[in-house]
Amino acid sequence: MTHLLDPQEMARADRLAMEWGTAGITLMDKAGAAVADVVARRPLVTRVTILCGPGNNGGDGFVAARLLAQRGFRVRLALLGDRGRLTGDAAQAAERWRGAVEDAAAFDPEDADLIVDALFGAGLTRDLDGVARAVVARMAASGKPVIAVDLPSGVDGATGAVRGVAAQAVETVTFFRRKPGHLLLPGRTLCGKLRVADIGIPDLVLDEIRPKTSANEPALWLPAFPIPSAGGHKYARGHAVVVSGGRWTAGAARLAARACLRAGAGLVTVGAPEAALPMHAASYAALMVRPVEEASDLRHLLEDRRLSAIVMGPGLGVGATTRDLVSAATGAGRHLVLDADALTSFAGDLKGLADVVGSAAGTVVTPHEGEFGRLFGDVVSADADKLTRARTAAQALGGVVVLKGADTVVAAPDGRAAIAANAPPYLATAGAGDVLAGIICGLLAQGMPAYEAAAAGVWLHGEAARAFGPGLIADDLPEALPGVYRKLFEEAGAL
Ligand SMILES: NC(=O)C1=CN([C@@H]2O[C@H](COP(=O)(O)OP(=O)(O)OC[C@H]3O[C@@H](n4cnc5c(N)ncnc54)[C@H](O)[C@@H]3O)[C@@H](O)[C@H]2O)[C@@H](O)CC1
Ligand SMILES: Nc1ncnc2c1ncn2[C@@H]1O[C@H](COP(=O)(O)OP(=O)(O)O)[C@@H](O)[C@H]1O
Ligand SMILES: [K+]
Repeated sequence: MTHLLDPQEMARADRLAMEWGTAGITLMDKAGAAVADVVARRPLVTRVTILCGPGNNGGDGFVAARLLAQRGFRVRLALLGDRGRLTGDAAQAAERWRGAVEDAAAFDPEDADLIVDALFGAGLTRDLDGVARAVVARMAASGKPVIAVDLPSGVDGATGAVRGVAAQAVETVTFFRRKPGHLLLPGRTLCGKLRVADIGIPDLVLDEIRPKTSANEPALWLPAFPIPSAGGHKYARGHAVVVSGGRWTAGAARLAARACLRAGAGLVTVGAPEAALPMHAASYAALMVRPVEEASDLRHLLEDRRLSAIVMGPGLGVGATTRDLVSAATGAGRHLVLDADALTSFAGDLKGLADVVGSAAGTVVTPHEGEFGRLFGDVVSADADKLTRARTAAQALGGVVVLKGADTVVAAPDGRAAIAANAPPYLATAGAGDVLAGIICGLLAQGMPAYEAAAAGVWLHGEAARAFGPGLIADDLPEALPGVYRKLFEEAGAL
């Protein structure tokens, strides 16, 4: 159930269901019934105004209107556009509505306890303007609870962007599967509580559509997750290396190293300049420390082929030394996590980075928006949506891209992408990114493939923040991981 369908894929799911024998009006009846059920469960509602658009989203609204009127609600229905121009299933649904059809242009929100927003869904093709925009703006300003059908009208289902205007919903009812716009911001916020209704589309349509976008949830990556087994030993759980900056910036590597251990790496070695070694040696007894000042030191350390996953960038410094360290870390069988200064050191030189990481077994880069712009600005349009930007970047790099933020997107070069919706706002705190890089490295060290490790890392990071709660600082995140693991392993039946 982690698949997300963009509007074209959803239209294809509808078409396939119909080709395989389910009438369109049957799908619409179930969609409208699901909306009516959600409205009927709201407290203190007797007067419902349903705003219907000119397409099938409006058709769902007509069905919901009929069912709610049958259940005793006082329903007013207002249509945007001309009733005579309704076609197909929507025209059929409108015919069965026996009440008045008012003009949406003149709708007065004051008469309603609740508004159903059935103006536009998957068929939104351009920014709202004119009467449509005015109607949505009036609904948005009314302060009345809004139940959105499929999507808050004006939210783009593929991107989560607001096209012109959209009204905040208290609940949104979508059909069959969620859409990227339900998880990407600001769409996610505007949806309120999201419900997914089964309208009779068979799951088998997904075998035809083969969607490549997913919600970042355990079902996506749990089959590849390195749950420790009875026969395991610490070498089977991998040996990770964290490359540290100097004495005054070593805290970032320390956070990454702690996260790497807590994520389950069997051994973690910190490679640090002499001046920072005592601090690392004293920080956690479980860590090993080795002197690494420059690329030749790292090459020497990595002669031990068991050191298979390396994280670098946090607190490392920007410049030629860091670039050389990145080059020294690549090689057959190596897994790399590059963050922060390791990315900024390649600003404006994506090709240079792509050439360097081309030889690694799996590379994950974890830029925030600023680092992303510096690295991918030449190949990715800043105007494109977050999913497209992350995907384009992953292809250009030949590695997995984690584009961070409140709706972090993980994208692989083959087009797969996952959107996370579990990160709380208080995760935005100094050093949180260092912890994320460390968690991903810890998972790579245990043999998890790069895309799955990146996605799992992002999800675990968000869950750890939620488990700790408000007041969180980055140091708390690794310490919250064991609780998250306990729950995850219990749910997977492994504890
Ligand atoms: N049989 C099906 O295909 C089903 C569709 N369903 C519903 O149908 C919806 C999709 O229906 P449609 O594809 O008809 O699309 P919509 O009903 O979302 O919108 C399409 C209509 O809006 C107009 N429009 C688009 N952008 C506009 C803008 N910016 N300003 C003014 N008018 C604009 C289009 O010209 C068209 O008339 C889904 O969101 C869902 O609610 C459900 O009933 C389930 C079954
Ligand atoms: N508004 C937000 N809500 C939830 N998570 C956020 C938000 N803003 C940022 N984050 C997350 O916080 C972390 C910050 O990382 P980063 O920007 O690298 O900071 P730092 O360099 O201080 O560690 C990332 O995992 C990012 O996805
Ligand atoms: K809608």
